Amino acid sequence: MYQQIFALLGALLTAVVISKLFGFWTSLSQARRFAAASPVPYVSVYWYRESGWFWLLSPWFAPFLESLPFGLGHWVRYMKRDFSWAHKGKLPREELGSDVFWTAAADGCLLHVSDADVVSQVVHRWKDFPKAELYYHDLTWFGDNVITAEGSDWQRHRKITGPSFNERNSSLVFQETLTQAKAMLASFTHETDGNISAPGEEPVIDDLLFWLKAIALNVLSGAAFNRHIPWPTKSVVGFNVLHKPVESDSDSDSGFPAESKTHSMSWQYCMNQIMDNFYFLIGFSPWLLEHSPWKFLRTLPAAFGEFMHYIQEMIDDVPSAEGTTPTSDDGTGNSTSTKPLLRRNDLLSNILRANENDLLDESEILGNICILLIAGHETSASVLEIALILLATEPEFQQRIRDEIDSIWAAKKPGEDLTYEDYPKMRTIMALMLETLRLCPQIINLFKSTETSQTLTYRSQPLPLPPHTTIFLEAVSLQRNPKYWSPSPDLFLPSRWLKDPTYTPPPNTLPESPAHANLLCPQKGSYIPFGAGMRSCLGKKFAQVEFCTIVAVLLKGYSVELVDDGGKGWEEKRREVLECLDRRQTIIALRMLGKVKVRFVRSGAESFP
Ligand code: HEM
Repeated sequence: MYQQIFALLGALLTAVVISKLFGFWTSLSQARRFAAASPVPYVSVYWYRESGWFWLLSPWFAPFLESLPFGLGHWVRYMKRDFSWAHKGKLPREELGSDVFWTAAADGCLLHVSDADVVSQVVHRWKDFPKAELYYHDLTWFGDNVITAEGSDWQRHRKITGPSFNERNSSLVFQETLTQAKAMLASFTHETDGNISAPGEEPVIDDLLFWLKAIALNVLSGAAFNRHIPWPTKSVVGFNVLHKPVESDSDSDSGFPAESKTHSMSWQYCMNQIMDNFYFLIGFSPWLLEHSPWKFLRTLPAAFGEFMHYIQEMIDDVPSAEGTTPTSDDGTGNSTSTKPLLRRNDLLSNILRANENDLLDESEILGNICILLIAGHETSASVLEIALILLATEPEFQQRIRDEIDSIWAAKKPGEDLTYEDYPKMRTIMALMLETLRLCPQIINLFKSTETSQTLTYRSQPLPLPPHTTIFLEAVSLQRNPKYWSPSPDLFLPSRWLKDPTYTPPPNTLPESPAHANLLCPQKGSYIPFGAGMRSCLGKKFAQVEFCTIVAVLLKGYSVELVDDGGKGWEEKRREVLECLDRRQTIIALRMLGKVKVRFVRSGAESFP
């Protein structure tokens, strides 16, 4: 009897497997037939390309598949996690001889693009090529927002959020960054007793990204939410970056009213928890997380609760449309008095002011606030981390930046400080940012799609796309494409951006920072670290002002240098660091997996050659 049942189950299972395999093969063959008829080349991939499991697990099993004999696993190189970072565009260029190609899989064909003209067509026809929903869905978790919305919904979100990024806000970004960066530099160059370190004896910074995330969050808190948070420590020496859930060792308050009484975790701790563990947060129920064996997961729901509590406090603190805000509560929920408020220019106030007619509802406002934090935090911190590390490997360019900073200071009267008017003078620093983002973009793909049939033009030929095609605009391949970035597209050469006053931008190019004169204007569509076209980054200028101000403060009288604690010697250390820069993985942005130790050393006491 049991034998018969097992035989029946076995037969059923075999039938299911055969029918699945048949379905898989039929769909794959269909995709291949379509790709073969297209004017661009294709590669067959033998996995459901948009499968989340493959994305999650491929760092572990992709190396195994790749090592299969007779090139059986070669296809994996075209679809493993962060593949375009892994091959930097070389693989398709060398093997397929094309900057546009398909990967054909059982779940359809996906178009990969690293050709500037095609990128331009896609980003400018934003209604024909909306974002590929699958890749943005997770970001709707906080509520509908300007990054994830499409069509007329997106126009509504952008109408309210877009104008809040104005010149007055940029000036606020500059001021907030200046204050924060000075405190950060002080903590990088002082001992715990408050004394300045002896030249050449400055503290080693083990986890640069931690501090850069702290400054990015403080700048966002100040310029986006009017929360001026003091720098968490006077010296990085002995500061345990892992165990600071609540308190700060600063004398002043936390920037949030009575934080220690109303919050059990600090703002930075909550933010780091959410950014580091985003996929656990959205993937598992709070109950499961709270009962998990790992402490970092157990505290995640509480960190998220605290995060939302902070955000609500910030929203409640914004002046009402009448220009007044409640000052105290009589316990009945009614405010006892109101006080007039100065017009604030932080993003949140600008957004709420613009939304007087309730174009966005409360949940959409909340979604946008959260998304500004997510979009502007790690991206800004991470580009600074890479830039500072790259700069530590390039003492000559570092000297050029210091010369620029010195010349800005030379024009100042005694007692004068940097101001927002100095920002356009920071050309060399901007070149550093642009080149860092060219080589190491934080967002390596822009994901687009088609809803109906569309046609693109590639190499003067029509390229038809069926409905529901996914398109990857591949920033790494594009921004290292020799067609646009010769000479030496793979080398870090920030000086490529610095042009002399006779430079006239060629036709079909765009300036990447209009505030700075005589910078290289790349060909339209060939440089997309901030996206391009209608859906390009709203916070681009915010991030640029922040970046330039931080570098201008950090390098005034100081140099960033690599810490050679293994006694390897300069060249060997430099090579090791460049390899470390190469090892990355996308969490939300493309993150470095290792850490590089640096220190900020008084000028003249550097140990690099
Ligand atoms: C170096 C720092 C930054 C980088 C590299 C960066 C990169 C990007 C990219 C590539 C996109 C397009 C995403 C896509 O289409 O898939 C984008 C969009 C966006 N970014 Fe940024 N970003 C940075 C900083 C910021 C900051 C500081 C903010 C806000 C404070 C911000 C807010 C936004 C918003 C709101 C959008 C969506 C725009 C729309 O779809 O209309 N970003 N960013």
